[in-house]
Amino acid sequence: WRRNQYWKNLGVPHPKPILFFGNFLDLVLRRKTQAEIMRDIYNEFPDEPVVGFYQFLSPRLIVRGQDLVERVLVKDFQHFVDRSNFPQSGNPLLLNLFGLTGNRWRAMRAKFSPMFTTGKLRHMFPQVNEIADDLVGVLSKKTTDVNLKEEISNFTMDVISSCAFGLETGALKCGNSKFREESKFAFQPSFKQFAKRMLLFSAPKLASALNVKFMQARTEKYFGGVIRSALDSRRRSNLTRNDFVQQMVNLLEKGYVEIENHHPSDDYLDIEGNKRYENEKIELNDDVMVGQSFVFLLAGFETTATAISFTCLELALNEDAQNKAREEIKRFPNFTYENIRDNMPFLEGCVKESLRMHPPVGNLVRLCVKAYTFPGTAVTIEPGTFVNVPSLAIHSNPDIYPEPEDFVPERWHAGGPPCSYLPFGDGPRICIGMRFATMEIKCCLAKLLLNYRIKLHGDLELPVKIDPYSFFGGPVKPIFFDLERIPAE
Ligand code: HEM
Repeated sequence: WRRNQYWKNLGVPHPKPILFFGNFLDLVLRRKTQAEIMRDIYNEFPDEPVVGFYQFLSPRLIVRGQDLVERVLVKDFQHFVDRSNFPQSGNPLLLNLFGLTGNRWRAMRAKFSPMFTTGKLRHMFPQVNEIADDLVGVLSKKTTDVNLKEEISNFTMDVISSCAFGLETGALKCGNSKFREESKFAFQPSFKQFAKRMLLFSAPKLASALNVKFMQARTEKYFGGVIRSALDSRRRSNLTRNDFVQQMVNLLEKGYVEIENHHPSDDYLDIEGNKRYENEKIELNDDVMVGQSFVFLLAGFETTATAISFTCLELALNEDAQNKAREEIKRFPNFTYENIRDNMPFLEGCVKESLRMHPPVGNLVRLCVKAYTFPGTAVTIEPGTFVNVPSLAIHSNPDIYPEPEDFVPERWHAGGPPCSYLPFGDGPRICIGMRFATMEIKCCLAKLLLNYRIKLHGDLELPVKIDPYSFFGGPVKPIFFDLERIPAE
């Protein structure tokens, strides 16, 4: 009970918590997603720059003021470098970009960023394009009552495994490959999975003491084995490819990633005499690489499939926008990476608009690592306090996006205020795969629109209800479509 007094004692406005559940009862009862809970709290306190809440027993903050959002994500990033405090010793799988902290994260991010340069993406584009053709072919066999998300998940699985790991999983062509079956198992929205995730994110130390893992042993074993054998076979062959496996093999040959020495902007690491990151090296071994790859797989496959599926839904509901996007794509028969990236602003607007309305990750998290007073407020937080940036709430704020529930691809011609569009986060910890995902999404949609008119099959209750137990904003009920073949001109 004393924990539920935390914000009251600090004089920070907050909604009334319930014993043990804090403000998360609706999540446990599968009534609201975490992003929806954040949105509702955001709307309940329209005049407050910051609002407290309780994630079960853990007191956390929501940043409401747009200037403060920019401070947390970008301008005062050095106070908010981390996003988790999972204990990182003992399990190399946890040494991944998503969970790494401080200078260890910086060093690893610098090593992996070159995998996502324009040159690398251009090189990967033909592979993505070919797999998009496979998707069009698979869909031609069944055009009514199609669960598009299923097929698109096979597409994104083939893309990430081929581009990142040089693996042919055959998810699309074989329908139910082992790879796909294991990924379905990994992402099934069950209560057990959900409860484990909540424990990990709400009480990481307790979760670690109880040996609770983010992924089930079966998932770690299967994907760990696949990634290890991809590394092995690349090392044995003389083949050099421009993919993640190659980058990892090269790093492994060196054997470590050095962590930069003290830098003034990292002073926070030295508070309380904490010198632990100085002159340190992260020893690299296959386990560490499996951890990185695992995150690329997890972060890269379901999110992208959700994003493409929701854009299909919006285009089915907005026929004019669908026609307009198709006409724009038709103007570029030369299907190149550059054309997809630069020359289809309306298609880009459709994707951005869909990600605004249906962000697969509707809530960003940062961990305060150095005491911080929010400018313009009397609120000071101590290291160890979690801060949430409620992206779904910001995306649906009518002051930022007039008529936020409307799908308006044209609104993107004008841009928007800083840090108001956050499907990929923002600042130095922005999604590393953003441009890869955007290329993949646009390529897939362009191919679908050139070949099919996308329509909804039957009635659909709107707005679509998102499953609070799903990893990345998936709908409770599958959405079915009819695809009307467009004859080649
Ligand atoms: C539509 C698809 C995707 C969405 C919506 C998405 C969204 C996000 C978001 C919201 C974050 C947190 C950003 C922040 O805290 O500011 C993130 C981080 C991350 N994403 Fe993505 N992502 C997508 C695709 C991908 C892909 C394809 C990959 C890899 C190939 C990837 C790898 C990562 C990694 C490694 C991080 C952690 C980055 C770090 O902390 O340095 N994501 N993503």
